[in-house]
Amino acid sequence: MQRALAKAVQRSRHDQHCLAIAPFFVVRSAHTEPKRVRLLHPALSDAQRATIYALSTPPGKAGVAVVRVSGPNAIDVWSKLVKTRKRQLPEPWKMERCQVVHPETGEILDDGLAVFFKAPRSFTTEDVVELHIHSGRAIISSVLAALSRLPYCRPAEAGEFTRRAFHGGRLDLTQVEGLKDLVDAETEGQRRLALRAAGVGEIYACRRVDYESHKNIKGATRVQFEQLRTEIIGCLAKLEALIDFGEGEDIEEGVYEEARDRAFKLKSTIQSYLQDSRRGEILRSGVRLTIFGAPNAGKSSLLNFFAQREAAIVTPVPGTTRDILELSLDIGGIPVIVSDTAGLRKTVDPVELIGVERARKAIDAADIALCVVSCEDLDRGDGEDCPVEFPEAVRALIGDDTFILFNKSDLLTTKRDKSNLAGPHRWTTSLKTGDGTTEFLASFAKALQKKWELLQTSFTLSIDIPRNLRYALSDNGDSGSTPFITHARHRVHLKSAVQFIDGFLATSPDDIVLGAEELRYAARAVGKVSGLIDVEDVLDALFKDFCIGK
Ligand SMILES: Nc1nc2c(ncn2[C@@H]2O[C@H](COP(=O)(O)OP(=O)(O)OP(=O)(O)O)[C@@H](O)[C@H]2O)c(=O)[nH]1
Repeated sequence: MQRALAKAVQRSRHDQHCLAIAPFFVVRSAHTEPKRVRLLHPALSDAQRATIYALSTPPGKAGVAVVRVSGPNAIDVWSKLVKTRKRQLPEPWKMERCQVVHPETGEILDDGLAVFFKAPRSFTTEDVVELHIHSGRAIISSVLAALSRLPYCRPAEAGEFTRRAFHGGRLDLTQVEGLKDLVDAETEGQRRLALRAAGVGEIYACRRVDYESHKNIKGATRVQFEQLRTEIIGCLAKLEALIDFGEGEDIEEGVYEEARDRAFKLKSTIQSYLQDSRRGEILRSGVRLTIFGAPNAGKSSLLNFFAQREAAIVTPVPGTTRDILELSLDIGGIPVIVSDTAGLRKTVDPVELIGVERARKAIDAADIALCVVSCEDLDRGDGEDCPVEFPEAVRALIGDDTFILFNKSDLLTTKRDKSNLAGPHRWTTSLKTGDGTTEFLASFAKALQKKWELLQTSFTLSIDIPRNLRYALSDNGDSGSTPFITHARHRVHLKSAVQFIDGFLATSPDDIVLGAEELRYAARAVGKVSGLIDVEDVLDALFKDFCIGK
């Protein structure tokens, strides 16, 4: 048994090792001959790979601009463009005072600093040259124009440096996402979350840290998912041992049951990760606020009020908003994605029907649903104590946690005065006259802040995290107080991992080969989060959001 298990573990480790260090390796099958499945990221030879360059800092007047060059000819770029007092060739990883010159005319373009990162200890894992020059439009264009004169150089595409870092195995997908989130971070919480995913010191670690010890600084998210995958592969190893040596060999009892037991625990762990109320995604991208209500209630007016500009069309015609309009705003210092939706009403108009359907979905997906009710549409009971009757179209969608804004208070008549409408998370305004808007904004922002702080501080994962996964969460000193899932993509893959583990749990012990296959798919699903396998489809979508020079 020991021998069988050791061999199976070795094989599984081999699978894992291949997948972990080089995305282009082969996934071995447990019960067939090892075969090359496909090359996921065919490696390019130096001759095929161009040397790319780009301005890596924002264009315009500033103290310093950084032009980055990466590729097999970076060293040649140095010898053609960089003139130092000491020597022709650079000392790697050392900043040197230099003149940047035109490769053909020798004209001095600027005076600055340059540094050479020798492959593979660079961000892209290729030879990299960084030119730190003065930031001015003319200087930058002259240096970029000089680089364009070199036949092996071409301008980089958006995110191409990071793409090369990914292909070179420097970063996995969770780290690429983390890096993008880090650049986009607007709040302290977002910055911390992104830094954790990207890996502390990841971006420039290559300057100081040995390439081999790179694993010490890899992103915490990556570590978490790798650990999860290792756990699944551990189960798989047990099944493989049974497949290969079960018959005719003296294999101890209970191996299958043990694998089932571990798979069951893993399933509950992943499920508990999934039941996180999207906190990681909310922290990363902001609170999703959906404004809904009957037509003409003042929803678009509210969106414009939040945005402080005419972002949405406002007219007296009911049904003006037909589709969802989404804006990213800062409300009281909190990042919020606000959606204005089509007015809810019974309709036969096919376009309006689609709008209403989308509005319902946006309400379901919202972290906060804010219903705008026109005071005109309220039932006009005469008694002071008359309960508020919401318009029929929205009644079913108002829950205990729905925020309500009674708008058009200027049209309020007699008995049903503002105090009659007051309550927690209920406000009364006239977006037309401005009456009540200051109080509403202050109180609404407070409610938002409360929700946000709750997210930031209450992220102690009360779920049962296995001990070996816990260490991964504590390496930044935040001992498990940070979300596990930060992108919707992670959620999709984890959900399918649960389905595959379920598939394994549903197979009978006689169908062990089938069960192993299910577990292998589960491991692959988790592997997709880090981008170790089958990720071509997500790459383009991800890298196109990067800026040129990153
Ligand atoms: N009297 C009054 N009119 C308002 C107020 N707020 C908005 N309105 C008017 O009500 C009309 C409808 O406003 P919108 O903001 O377009 O309402 P909506 O809920 O987005 O409407 P739909 O697009 O039909 O769903 C416009 O003519 C606004 O000027 C208010 O507080 N008082």
